[in-house]
Amino acid sequence: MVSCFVSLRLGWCCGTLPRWRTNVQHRTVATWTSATAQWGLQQKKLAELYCPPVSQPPPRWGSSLLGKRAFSTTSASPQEVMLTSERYGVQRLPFSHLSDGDFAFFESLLPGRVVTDPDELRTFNVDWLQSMRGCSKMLLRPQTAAEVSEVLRYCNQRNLAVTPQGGNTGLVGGSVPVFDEIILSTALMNQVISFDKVSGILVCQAGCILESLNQYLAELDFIMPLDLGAKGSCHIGGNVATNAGGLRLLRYGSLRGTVLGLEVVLADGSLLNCLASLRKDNTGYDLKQLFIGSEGTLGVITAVSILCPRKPKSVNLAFLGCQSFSQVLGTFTACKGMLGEILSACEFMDDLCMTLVESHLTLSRPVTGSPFYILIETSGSNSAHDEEKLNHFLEHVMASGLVTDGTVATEDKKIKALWSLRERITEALTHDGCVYKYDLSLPVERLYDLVTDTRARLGAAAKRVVGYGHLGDGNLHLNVTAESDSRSLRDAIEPFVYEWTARHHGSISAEHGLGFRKKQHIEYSKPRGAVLLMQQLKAMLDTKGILNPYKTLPAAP
Ligand SMILES: O=C(O)CC[C@@H](O)C(=O)O
Ligand SMILES: [Zn+2]
Repeated sequence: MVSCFVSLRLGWCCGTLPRWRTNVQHRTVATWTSATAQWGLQQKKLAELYCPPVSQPPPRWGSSLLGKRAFSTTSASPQEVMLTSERYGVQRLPFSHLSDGDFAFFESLLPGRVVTDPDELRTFNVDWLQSMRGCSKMLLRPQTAAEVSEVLRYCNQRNLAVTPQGGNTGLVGGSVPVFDEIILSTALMNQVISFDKVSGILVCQAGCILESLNQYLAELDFIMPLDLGAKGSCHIGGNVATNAGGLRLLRYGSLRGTVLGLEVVLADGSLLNCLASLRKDNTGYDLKQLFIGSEGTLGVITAVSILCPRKPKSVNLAFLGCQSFSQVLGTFTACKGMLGEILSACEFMDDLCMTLVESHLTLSRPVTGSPFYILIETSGSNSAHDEEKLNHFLEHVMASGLVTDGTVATEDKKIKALWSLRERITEALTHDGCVYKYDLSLPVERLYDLVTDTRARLGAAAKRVVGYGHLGDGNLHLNVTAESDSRSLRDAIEPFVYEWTARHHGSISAEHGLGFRKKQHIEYSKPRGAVLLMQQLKAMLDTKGILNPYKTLPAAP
């Protein structure tokens, strides 16, 4: 068995797994690590968690350079991005316009925390993809739920629209205003309220940055149950509001399970305290679920109670090459069966994705020559046991021809370097031109057919059609790039992709939400009756419709 897999030319090994060391491909660790500095980290110390800078840095979905402007990833500067209202021909709803009296009120409520300078407002008005731009004239930076409550009570009385904003890393235009909505930033609500080492329950304010929380927990031997590429900028409140999925969902489940409680301010300013820290609570309706994934349209999340797992003692990450998507599926099936309880992530990406990270970000992949790559992570408490299991699995997939090449990392630095090949695809895509993004849930065995069909349909009209995603969750990220935005290309992609997805009983938004971009397409994934009920709930909780208008749901009939 072992000799068989050596002859199959194993890639280099980053770690200590014995058999995989018998590789023939010697790649120096220096070359590898220098090209793959981890991105998205703000490297914030806990001190900064409590004392953040006054002006929020631009959101990052992939910059490894501290201080680098996110907006340098494409050629447009924030002021050049076309106004959303013009691009999509949206009519402003009859909300009030800000008056001098409003400015005076907010200045007295939040002294020094009201931003009205047009230059400072620019980055908050534009989404991370730089394809949507609002024209808000005011950004508010409350520090407490009581302040959020005062803000919303006033806005509701005055009929002023509000867009809640966390790290502004969303990909569907949900966190930026469409017109002149007041931006309500959670950036200064960044306190850890409590952490219970026995239960693993963390209670924190909504503006805590995901990466900072993870660093805080790591010192206590715990981790966040959620991890995603935007971790260096995204806020936990935004993660919950969008029901973000990410890389650890396979192991720890969705936020609908790990979030135990929420504190939410409703549109009229009333404070809903459902910040329970209980694993079990069967008293009445589970109201927190209404706000998870509601994208700030039903209330503003101000604090989160979340169950955090122990930090695994042993982590291994395998990067494997497969010759076909059916081999990818075979490898996935094998890893679920053979790695069982230690399997913590299973991601796939096609060759084009790797070409993009190599050419645009100068990262290098450890193995080449395969049309598909899989990342399989194990996390456990006993390295000898985990390595033995992983070795058996690797022997099996190599011997059966499911995998033709691979490498394994066991050291933290090398694991991060390998992960960045996957995490930075989003960033690499923005360097490739105009990007059309689709985030689909599909039966896993049909996942890549959509990429193949889209590629065939678009032909030379697209620059690249790439597929990658959370294989273990049946979640495909289909991305199409083109030299420039074109109506005819968009029309060729939509509704084709949505119809294809609906035909296969999938979802047109697996984890990114609907925001502004996808809200008109909700009926591909939800029956009309369900959409109607959602609209009724929205009307009941936000009678004047001031919370994140123009998002998530199509206008009520
Ligand atoms: O950019 C995308 O399409 C996906 C972003 C994110 O959900 C990921 O999994 O990397
Ligand atoms: Zn994703």
